[in-house]
Amino acid sequence: MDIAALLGKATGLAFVDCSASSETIRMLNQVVDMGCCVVLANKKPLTSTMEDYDKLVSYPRRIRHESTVGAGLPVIASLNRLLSSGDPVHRIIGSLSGTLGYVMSEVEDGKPFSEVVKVAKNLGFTEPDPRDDLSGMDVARKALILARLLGRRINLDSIKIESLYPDEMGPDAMSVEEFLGSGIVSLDNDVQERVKRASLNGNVLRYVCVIEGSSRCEVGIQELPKDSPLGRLRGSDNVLEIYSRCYNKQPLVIQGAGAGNDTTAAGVLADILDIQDLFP
Ligand SMILES: NC(=O)C1=CN([C@@H]2O[C@H](COP(=O)(O)OP(=O)(O)OC[C@H]3O[C@@H](n4cnc5c(N)ncnc54)[C@H](OP(=O)(O)O)[C@@H]3O)[C@@H](O)[C@H]2O)C=CC1
Ligand SMILES: N[C@@H](CC=O)C(=O)O
Repeated sequence: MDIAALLGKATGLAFVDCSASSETIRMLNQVVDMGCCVVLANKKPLTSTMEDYDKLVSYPRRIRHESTVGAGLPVIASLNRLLSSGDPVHRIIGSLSGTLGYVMSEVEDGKPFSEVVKVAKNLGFTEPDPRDDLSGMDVARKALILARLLGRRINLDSIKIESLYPDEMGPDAMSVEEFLGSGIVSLDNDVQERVKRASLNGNVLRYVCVIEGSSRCEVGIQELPKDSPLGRLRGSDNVLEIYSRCYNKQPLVIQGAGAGNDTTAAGVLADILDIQDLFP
């Protein structure tokens, strides 16, 4: 299909990217040039080079990407409202992976890591290659999207990322099927040990994203008290604490299902409907 020709002939169309691919970036550039609206669940176009990013957001009212962070949760909308009202955000801390939240809480309940990763995939929480989640890369992309929204001109390689599997099990070394079929089992004991050690201290492990000030942006495992906002998370829930001038001592907190087909699709649909307002 010649998408450029189709979009060029009509107004009021939105180009919706729900792939997990970088291949759509070139097409998105064309679409933006034609003045079309864009809705993204795909994080990759927003986490490519600054040049691609600047192009994509060059008409801010014509792009919506709520589902790229926290699936259907109103994360981007809330941040945009704070920023547009002149309330500077200085710190965001959160648990932004439905997959890793689910995996950690199930391992705490004694289930093997390898098994719960497969269940997370079947439930629609993981990326097409679950190593995108387990490497921390998916959370890093969300962190980058948020950091760029706050005005930070950084790339993925500025983010400190902790991976839950070794390089020898990466996509260059084995297929998704090999990883899930045989590779991942060898990680079970290690993860179970880490979870047990944390539990002896009354703590749990959570995969945490921190964006702070003008330089800190990191994602990785933290040992946290069970009875803390992040420690209390169960299943695929995400939680995000936003600290700004108005929300200084008590953060603005957004919490709820952060992955899954229904909530993601609802986020995408809400974005499409929202964009309709541009075409009275
Ligand atoms: N699952 C979730 O909870 C959430 C997902 N997202 C994002 O949504 C996106 C999709 O995730 P999910 O639905 O789980 O993944 P799936 O693998 O289920 O779906 C991806 C779809 O994209 C299609 N696709 C892949 N490459 C291209 C391409 N170059 N052009 C057109 N279509 C393509 C695939 O088609 P085919 O099968 O034929 O290859 C497939 O239908 C990802 O970017 C993910 O990060 C965001 C928030 C939450
Ligand atoms: N794979 C992601 C889906 C949403 O972006 C996750 O687990 O959070």
